[in-house]
Amino acid sequence: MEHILTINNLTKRFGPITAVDNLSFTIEKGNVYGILGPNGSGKSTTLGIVLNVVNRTAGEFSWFDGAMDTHEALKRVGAIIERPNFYPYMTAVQNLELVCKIKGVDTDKVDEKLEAVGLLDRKDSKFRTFSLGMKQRLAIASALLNDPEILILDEPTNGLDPQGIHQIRQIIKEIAAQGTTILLASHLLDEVEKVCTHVVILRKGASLYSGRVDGMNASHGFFILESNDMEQLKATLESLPSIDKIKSEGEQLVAYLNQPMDATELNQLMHQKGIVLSHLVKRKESLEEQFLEITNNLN
Ligand SMILES: Nc1ncnc2c1ncn2[C@@H]1O[C@H](COP(=O)(O)OP(=O)(O)OP(=O)(O)O)[C@@H](O)[C@H]1O
Repeated sequence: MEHILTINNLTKRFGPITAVDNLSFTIEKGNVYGILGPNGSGKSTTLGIVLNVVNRTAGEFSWFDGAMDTHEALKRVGAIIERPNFYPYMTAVQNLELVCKIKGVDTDKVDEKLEAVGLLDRKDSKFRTFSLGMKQRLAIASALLNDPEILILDEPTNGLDPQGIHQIRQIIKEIAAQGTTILLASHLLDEVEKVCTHVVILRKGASLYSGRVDGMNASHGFFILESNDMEQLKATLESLPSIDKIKSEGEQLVAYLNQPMDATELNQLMHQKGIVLSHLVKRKESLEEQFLEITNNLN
């Protein structure tokens, strides 16, 4: 497996604030990675470090299995980490041609990249006439001009209307489908769920979950239970190896599973132990509930 980026025990402190806290993860070729976390959780700082615009306090990162130094490696990376400065009175094509000159790449890819972001028919329009969504799409085209192996985007849909958001997400998926690895930072679970294959969830700079997006949803669910004898019910649940943890919620108990079990099976088991259930419901957390659970747990 080819590693595009490996981060080991990365830490960044700004005075008393630990923005990135002993963070480790690996980016493999061909996947779409999301760094997901609330505002201030260290997403932008992490991207800044690997793009050499923020100095790290401790830890390491290496691009392309350490095959080249960071300066060389970054020539194979396309990144948008802040709103790019295009010239308002120049057209889309003129702006991208200028970027080519600055980056030292051929201008023959300009039309192809405008096409990739759906702006070819607006190539001769001045930048100042573009909507926010079009400006963001032009930024993506600009980041693609050097045919990067990985495209890095910080909050790519921030401030856009629903249609603009949809267009950007579609474009990201199309770029990924052509084999470009993607790393994006987002505070939107929904965005990561829709666009990414892998996720690193950050809270206060530390990773709470790192793995496949569908792996986040691997929970086996939970039961909501009530009985005339809640003490006995609790004790019995505690003795079951398939129950992970139990919470009291008002009059009811919530029992989380660590392996598959359906409500009939649990009902039979309880019946055998002489417990009569007056309420039994099985539920599975939505991804959103699981995300909130993961990010709130360490409060
Ligand atoms: N230059 C800086 N000086 C001091 N503190 C900083 C600096 N840059 C970031 N921080 C702090 O580091 C923490 C992480 O910030 P960062 O911008 O990386 O988070 P984020 O997850 O990208 O959030 P947001 O989406 O709001 O940008 C925050 O507490 C922030 O205030």
